[in-house]
Amino acid sequence: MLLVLHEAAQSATGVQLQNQTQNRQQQQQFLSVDYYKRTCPDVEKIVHQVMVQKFREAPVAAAGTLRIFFHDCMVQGCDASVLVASTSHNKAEKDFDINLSLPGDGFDAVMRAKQAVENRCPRTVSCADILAIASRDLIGMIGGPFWPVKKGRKDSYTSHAARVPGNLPSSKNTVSELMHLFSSKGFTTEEMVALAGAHTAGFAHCKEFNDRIYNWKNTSRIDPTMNPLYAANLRLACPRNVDPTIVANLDVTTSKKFDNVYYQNLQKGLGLLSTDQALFNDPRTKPLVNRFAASQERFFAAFASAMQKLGSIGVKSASQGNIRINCAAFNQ
Ligand code: HEM
Ligand SMILES: [Ca+2]
Ligand SMILES: [Ca+2]
Repeated sequence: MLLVLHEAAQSATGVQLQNQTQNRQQQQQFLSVDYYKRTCPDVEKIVHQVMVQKFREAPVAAAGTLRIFFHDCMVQGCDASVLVASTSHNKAEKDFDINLSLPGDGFDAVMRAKQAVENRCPRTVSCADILAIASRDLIGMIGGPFWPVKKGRKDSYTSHAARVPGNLPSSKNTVSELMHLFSSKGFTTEEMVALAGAHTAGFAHCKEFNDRIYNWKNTSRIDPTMNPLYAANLRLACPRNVDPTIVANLDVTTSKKFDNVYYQNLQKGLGLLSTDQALFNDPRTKPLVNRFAASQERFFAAFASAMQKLGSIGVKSASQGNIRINCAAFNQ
């Protein structure tokens, strides 16, 4: 009787959150920083070398790879499901609408690192782990913080475009929707705001923010939370009916540098996506934006810790996944 009462007293979300915390703790148990100590001791060095080379050729790979990692972990966990190519029998995650803009340079960075690792330690290191290391290294190259990457993730046996919807944020979301999504993955509001700081680098296609500069709330006005001069410049960069490949920097001030300027921009109405700007305009997230805008140190600490949490979502054990030889295809 007591037990029944106790259970009834717990809200459904409370129970869910508790289960998620337990799952994550279990998942983290088999991840460790020195997972490949005996089987591939140089894995981090090998991946790093490839990233140095890739970054030299294509610095845009830094932001691109981070976004791929985020999109991997949010859908079915950090299991390299996002790297799988579609076949005639299966439409993979990569070909779901929101993932079509994931950049080729990010995928190429991971594929090249995987090749280099396979040459030294065949069939040993998962694509999911390589993606986690690559993202961390590239962020470092554009000035971001360092964090230790725990390893031991297995690669997924599945990747379905139909599993993507509902698991990734969209530039059309409200702050409440974002908070709901991120908390469903185990993140606090502070962690969500810290992760959104990833938009300190990289770019977005015009269609992601065009309604803010041409058609705010279906009027012909400009989003009033946007700095008017910034809006005017964005109109020049993104004319109506523009070539769909045109992009604008997510951080209008320092798009090539991983820093806290993203948050300082939000304070001035210089957020590109409506979701970025909304973090400053919503009273639940505004104090966090102000905190990170005031201290890059606090932003870096929060970002590094949230990235480690991101890297532990839905991690698969040996019975739930394997080591893919080619990250883009399941083993035969
Ligand atoms: C808070 C909710 C978020 C929303 C609504 C969102 C949405 C978007 C959108 C629409 C783009 C532009 C894509 C394009 O047009 O090509 C983008 C780019 C990007 N996002 Fe997010 N994102 C969010 C959170 C995150 C998080 C948590 C991370 C990583 C930790 C992240 C990393 C990136 C990066 C690095 C880019 C630039 C990619 C590039 O330059 O190739 N985003 N995001
Ligand atoms: Ca995944
Ligand atoms: Ca920046």
